[in-house]
Amino acid sequence: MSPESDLQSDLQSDLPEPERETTARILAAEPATPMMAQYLEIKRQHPDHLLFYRMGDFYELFFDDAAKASVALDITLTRRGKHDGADIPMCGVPIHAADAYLARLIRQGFRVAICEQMEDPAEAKKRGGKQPVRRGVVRIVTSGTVTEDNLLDARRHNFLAALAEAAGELALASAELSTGEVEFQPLEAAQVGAALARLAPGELLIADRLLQRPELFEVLGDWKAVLTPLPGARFDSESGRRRLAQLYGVGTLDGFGTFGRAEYAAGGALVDYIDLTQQGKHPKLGPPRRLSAGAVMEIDAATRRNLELAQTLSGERRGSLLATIDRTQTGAGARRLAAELAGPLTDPGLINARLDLVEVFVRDERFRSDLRAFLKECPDMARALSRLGLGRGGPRDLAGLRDGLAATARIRPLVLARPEAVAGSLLRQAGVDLGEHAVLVDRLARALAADLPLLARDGGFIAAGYSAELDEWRSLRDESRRMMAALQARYAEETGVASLKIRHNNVLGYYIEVTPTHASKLDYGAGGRFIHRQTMANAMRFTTVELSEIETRIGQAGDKALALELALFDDLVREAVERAEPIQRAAAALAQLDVAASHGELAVERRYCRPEIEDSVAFDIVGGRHPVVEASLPAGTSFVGNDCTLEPGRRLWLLTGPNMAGKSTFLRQNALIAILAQIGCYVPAERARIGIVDRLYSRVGAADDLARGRSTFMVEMVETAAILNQSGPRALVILDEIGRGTATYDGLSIAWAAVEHLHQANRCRALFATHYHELTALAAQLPDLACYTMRVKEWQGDVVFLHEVAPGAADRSYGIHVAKLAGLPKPVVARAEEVLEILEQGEAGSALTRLADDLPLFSAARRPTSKVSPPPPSPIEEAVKAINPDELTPRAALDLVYQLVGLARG
Ligand SMILES: Nc1ncnc2c1ncn2[C@@H]1O[C@H](COP(=O)(O)OP(=O)(O)OP(=O)(O)O)[C@@H](O)[C@H]1O
Repeated sequence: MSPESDLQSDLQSDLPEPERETTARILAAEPATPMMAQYLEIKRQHPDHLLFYRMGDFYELFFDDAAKASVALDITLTRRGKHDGADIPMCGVPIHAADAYLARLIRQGFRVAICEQMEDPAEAKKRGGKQPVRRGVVRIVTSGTVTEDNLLDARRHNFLAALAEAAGELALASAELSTGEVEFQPLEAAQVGAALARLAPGELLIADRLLQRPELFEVLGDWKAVLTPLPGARFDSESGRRRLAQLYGVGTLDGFGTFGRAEYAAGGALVDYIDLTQQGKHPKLGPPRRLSAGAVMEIDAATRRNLELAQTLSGERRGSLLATIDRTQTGAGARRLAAELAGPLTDPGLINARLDLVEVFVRDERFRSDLRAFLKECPDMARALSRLGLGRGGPRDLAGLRDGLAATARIRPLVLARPEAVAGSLLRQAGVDLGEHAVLVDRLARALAADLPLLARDGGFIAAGYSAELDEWRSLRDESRRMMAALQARYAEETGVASLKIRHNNVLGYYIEVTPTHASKLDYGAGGRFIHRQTMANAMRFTTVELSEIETRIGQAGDKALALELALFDDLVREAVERAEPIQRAAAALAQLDVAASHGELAVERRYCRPEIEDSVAFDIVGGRHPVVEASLPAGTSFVGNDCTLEPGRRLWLLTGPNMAGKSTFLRQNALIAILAQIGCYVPAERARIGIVDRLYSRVGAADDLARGRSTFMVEMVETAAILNQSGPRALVILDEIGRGTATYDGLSIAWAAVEHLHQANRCRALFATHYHELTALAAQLPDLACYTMRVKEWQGDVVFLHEVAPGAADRSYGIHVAKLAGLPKPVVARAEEVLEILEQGEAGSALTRLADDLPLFSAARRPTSKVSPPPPSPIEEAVKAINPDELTPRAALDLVYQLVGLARG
């Protein structure tokens, strides 16, 4: 099976092909009850989704949906009635806990259709017969379209993306429902990987057809868990264009920019899917922003992994660059920082504008801390607004806007009063964008009560004094309650039953209760005042005409109050949603200020410097440090800063040095400094001058990639090929021990050729760390190659790593020394030293033969059977053997001593 068809079939097993068959069979059978008929009709329209079918206080799932959900959620699978002669499998989740179950299903890649009761059961009864309550799907929950706080990570974006092809072009469209941001990006096939890695979408819509494209197979394999394949018809560029024009209420989209057909196709599919899943309700989507080719630094998925940008190699956020630099105070700020880190800019003007903003916060500690204190109190307005826009918000979301906009009003004058807030600055723009929301804030402040329920339908969230009519209904309701209390006192007195109580339950409503012994004191015979309702073992229950009248008044007043509250809620929501754009702008400005203040805080705390950004190929770092390694060094140890200047004559650095000396750290820190600089953040260095990097590559030789099931050396070579094929003069390439995953000479030859190619063909800035000291010979031939080494000191037989980078080449690797530090058994270390000495002395071939002949572990066993003749006796031995002591005169003996000494001295 070809890899492509593998992916196809994998994905299709996600698609409910077999399920469709079962569903078809179930659907074809005659339903036993009207309710089942209704269920099957709705399920027919949602074969690809788990159907959450609302029944009272539960969402019920049936048939295959039930079987799958019960396994996925670890809940009991039961039965309910029969269909086509067989039991109907069923499971259910209670409404109040539905979000938690939904979250688990979404995380496991399911898509769930929520089917609600669309009328009161009483209305269904009125229609007569056995009519079930009217139901309909109100929403389809998928990983890319969730908006609930408890289904989302507050500090991470959740992008819905669509990849489309039209007229031979590719494009990626993405939307973040919570902020309404929409982005289009035209792409080449080779850029798809980097573009997806930047967005890391929660869900990726893709036309069936694109799954067959061999050049996309590899990249799409990485995103398999979030792929939603759709029929090609949904990606039609012409209907996409129409859909988008309709969405934005314009005749043509030209006012937003010039888009290609692939962008229309991707954008159209996105809007279509939002329509489908939200069942026509739309969050407020902003106009599409076009990310033109080259607007962000291209960083492919392997480089992101390798540099541990957003997560470490083990998949955790802690220990990543993002976690190390994040000092934001709000969820929106954290999301923006993550998005900015994922896509460093390439326009020096934009980068410098961001740096100017950060500098304001670096210089003025008071401003920074004041602003951060305000931000800390800011609720997540963007997400609250999107829920309100989708009809899913509650009173607390309105309160979120009230508090967020109130904080905005406090921050705005601080920002606009700054001398740095000059025209054209981001600071000024942020101040303007924070906007003026006094009317809405005032209205919300007056309207909302102090304690708010989660759901509007619970009522009680409108403050007293806001609506005279509501106050009236409420006082009537409360008054009636007081009347009820008075009635109880009166009845107790009149009947002489002091223990008489007026109580309430859902079945009887209000009733009068006395113990059976006191019942005779109540006049409940024919025509009597008290009307008997119920006899219990230890109580008798009654009602009266008066009681029923007051009850009706309480009920009516309560219903009226709630209905009025809901109408007022709708009004408030409408007012807020009408102001969606200015609120989104304010939320975005707050997020931007949060990010800049976070960078400011970081710069001061960790002594970072402002980088100089230029439109050149300069790379000049003085005293650079690794932000993550530095932050994790134990107290008392300081990080040794190192310079790195890549320029004509030394554009490509060949770095040799012992293991553990800090080569990898040095390589990576320079890549990270470039990234930080281009997101507009200060950098860990004394000075940094950086010419824009348009592509960044970082590779480590023979990194294990078992998850993707490829041989380590194969991975290394695929990745090296990408670098050598794609890097241009503005790229920055970091190669760490490329070639080490194969036989020594093969590896050395590949590394050798790769260095030559980088130098001659790619002509990019590059750092190349290697243990192949032979490569340093290249410096004589390649004018822009310079050799550097990590300095070490030998002291009393030990090696001390200085972590300093210096010109020159390492003479040895000190690998055995590291092995010793790591605790290798002493005899092994001693033997390794011996072997190394022999290897270093002789020509490799003959040295190896000698070594094999002299394997100490086996030598004892081998000696007796050895056919090799013993070495010939030395001249001294021969001379000694020839002596006959009895014949020697004293004079001859003395002569002999002189002769032997002469022999021994050679
Ligand atoms: N500049 C530095 N200042 C202080 N400590 C450093 C510095 N560079 C590296 N280190 C420390 O040395 C350790 C080893 O560094 P690194 O992994 O970069 O070595 P290496 O030369 O790449 O080793 P190998 O060749 O075995 O991969 C780091 O984990 C860090 O603790």
